Amino acid sequence: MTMLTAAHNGQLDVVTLGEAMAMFVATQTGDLADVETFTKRIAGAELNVAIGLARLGLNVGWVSRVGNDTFGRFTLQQLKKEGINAKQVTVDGNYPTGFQIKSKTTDGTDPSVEYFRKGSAASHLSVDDFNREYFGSARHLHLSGVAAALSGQSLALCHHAAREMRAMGKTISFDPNLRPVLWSSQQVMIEQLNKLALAADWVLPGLKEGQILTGQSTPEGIADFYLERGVQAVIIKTGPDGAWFKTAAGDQAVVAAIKVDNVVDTVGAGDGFAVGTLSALLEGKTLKQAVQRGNKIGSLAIQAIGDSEGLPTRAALAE
Ligand SMILES: O=C(O)C(=O)C[C@H](O)[C@H](O)CO
Repeated sequence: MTMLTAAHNGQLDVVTLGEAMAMFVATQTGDLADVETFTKRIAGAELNVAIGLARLGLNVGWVSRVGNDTFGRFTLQQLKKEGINAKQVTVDGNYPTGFQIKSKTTDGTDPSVEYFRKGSAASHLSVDDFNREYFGSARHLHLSGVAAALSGQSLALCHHAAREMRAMGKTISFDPNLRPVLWSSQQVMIEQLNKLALAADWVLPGLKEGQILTGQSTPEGIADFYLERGVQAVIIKTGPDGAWFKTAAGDQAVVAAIKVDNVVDTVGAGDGFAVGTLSALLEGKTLKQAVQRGNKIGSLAIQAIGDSEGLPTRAALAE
């Protein structure tokens, strides 16, 4: 089994980059305009993955910019609490930390989310935030389509990081995490995200995302689109059914989901899935075992209101 960096000796297991937002989750159902009370949490797809991996004991670096404001301080506190390496998080004096508000649902449907993130500190991430020594100290780079969607310069950082990490022989995972409202057009989103996906070893789209990105309708068609262009494994999340994967060697399997009776909030399921799958792959587990862990952590993520609070510690996962 490949050992993870338990000793935190300056080496990272995983590095990722993205935006943190303060998140206000409605405590009542209905139109957000009518809601009077909210619970404060932290959000951000790549940060959720960083939190989940850190809880499992991996040494994780998260690269970002936050504003010199309350939400920026909140983010830094969360990073400290979770034991995430924040050496490459810059406090930007010019731009604010973003935030979002999220509705409450009780029927298992997706809540609605409203962003206040335009022009945020994190949207000013750029190639200048790529510290070669820092990134190079990690074994693995995890990217998602959210950081890519923040701005042209954040997108350039994602491409640069992928190119450089690949040249350094590191493994790369990519979760498309489509956020159409953040892109100038669907065509640009598809082009750019496919370019990032093709720089990765492991690609983890949801079924609908894969259909949009590849124009293929079936999981196999989506997987083949990426595998024929050099990706090593494509793992497709099929919602309540679980996931399906195919590798470049042609291995494929369906991995059934874990049934959840009490869905509290569906947001964060994909990040939980990425945490399980990536942590297991980096420990040297088989892809099937990794996807089983992905399903398990995805199912835990949807049983809490926050996007990361359902993510388990190593001990909780073992239970
Ligand atoms: O929605 C976004 O853009 C976020 O990054 C916030 C959330 O935490 C994310 O949706 C969960 O994947």
